[in-house]
Amino acid sequence: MPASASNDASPTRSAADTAVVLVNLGTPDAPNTSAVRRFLSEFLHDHRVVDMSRWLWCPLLHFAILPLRSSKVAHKYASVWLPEGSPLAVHTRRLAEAVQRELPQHRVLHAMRYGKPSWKQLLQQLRSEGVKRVVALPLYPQYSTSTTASVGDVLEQAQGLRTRMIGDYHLDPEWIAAVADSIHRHRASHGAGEHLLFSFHGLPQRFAAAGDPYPRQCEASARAIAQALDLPDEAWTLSYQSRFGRERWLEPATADTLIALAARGVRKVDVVAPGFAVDCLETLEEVALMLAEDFAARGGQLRYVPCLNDSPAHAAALAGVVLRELADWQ
Ligand SMILES: C=CC1=C(C)c2cc3[nH]c(cc4nc(cc5[nH]c(cc1n2)c(C)c5CCC(=O)O)C(CCC(=O)O)=C4C)c(C)c3C=C
Ligand SMILES: [Fe+2]
Ligand SMILES: [Fe+2]
Repeated sequence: MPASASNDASPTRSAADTAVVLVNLGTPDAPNTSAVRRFLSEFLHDHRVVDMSRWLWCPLLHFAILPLRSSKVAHKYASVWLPEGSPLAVHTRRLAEAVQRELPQHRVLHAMRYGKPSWKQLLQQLRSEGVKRVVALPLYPQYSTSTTASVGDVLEQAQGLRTRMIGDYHLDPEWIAAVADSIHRHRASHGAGEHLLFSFHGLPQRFAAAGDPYPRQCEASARAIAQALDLPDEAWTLSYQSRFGRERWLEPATADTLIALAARGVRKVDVVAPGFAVDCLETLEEVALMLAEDFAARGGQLRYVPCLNDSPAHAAALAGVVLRELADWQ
């Protein structure tokens, strides 16, 4: 199936020579072992994600990680799978449709860096359709070499297209306001927790030491959102989740932070994940199911604040980010 066949956002083509593409990480096609293995294999072969020598990494990946991890992770996907598919795929498609409604003068599509609809194939297809310019918006509010730069690698290889990539939007005022407002509304309907935890996807510490701006941007996003909510410093904490492998990742870990909060007697914690544009395995299974269960076992209540997903405020914020990039490009 060509990549764009999965793109339902119906474009108004008055600016047919320009395409706007929201690019997310990717996700398996099905919650079963073979589909998860295919996805993990493509993802974990990317040098941007795992930068070890291939002589060391490939045997480890093929003979240990893929055989052992795929079925375990397939069960996790099954626990959050939606009737229409993987949450990340469903929410990304709907978000692209919502941004298309905000930008009727442009053609808005979505693609995945790994899996389908393929980012690489979409670029080839756009060129064959006569598109001249592509603006890529990686759906990572904070820049990281492990995620954003990998989207850029594919874009740089695209021949015969003029391209731009929006590197990050971690302090975009409309995006900050949208996240703050979603927390505010969640607290208004569920009652405010005693503490707000900002949980971001983690990264090996080595990446940060080599200059990856990701942790600084996570800190800046969390601080700006807390400020928008008028929260004093002691009312919120930033932590990192989804550790993979044995090396040291960014700290504190979300799981350890929740244990420490429970030990301090905090009973109601709101958790928000502003590093994820849309809900996915890492937010729905790891945070809203598993960490919530662990926290409940310690006598507490974890209330997960959903990602912005395809909310109108999210679509408007992202459309604004794209329009500013296009205005700069005339
Ligand atoms: C070395 C491994 C990994 C790095 C580095 C990494 C960085 C990173 N990832 C995201 C966002 C997402 N990651 C997701 C899943 C996921 N991530 C890793 C590993 C690394 N991530 C794995 C192995 C997986 C698959 C699940 C698993 O096996 O545990 C997802 C969700 C995908 C989905 O289908 O729902 C997202 C989103 C960021 C933002 C990031 C660096 C900052
Ligand atoms: Fe390999
Ligand atoms: Fe990840």
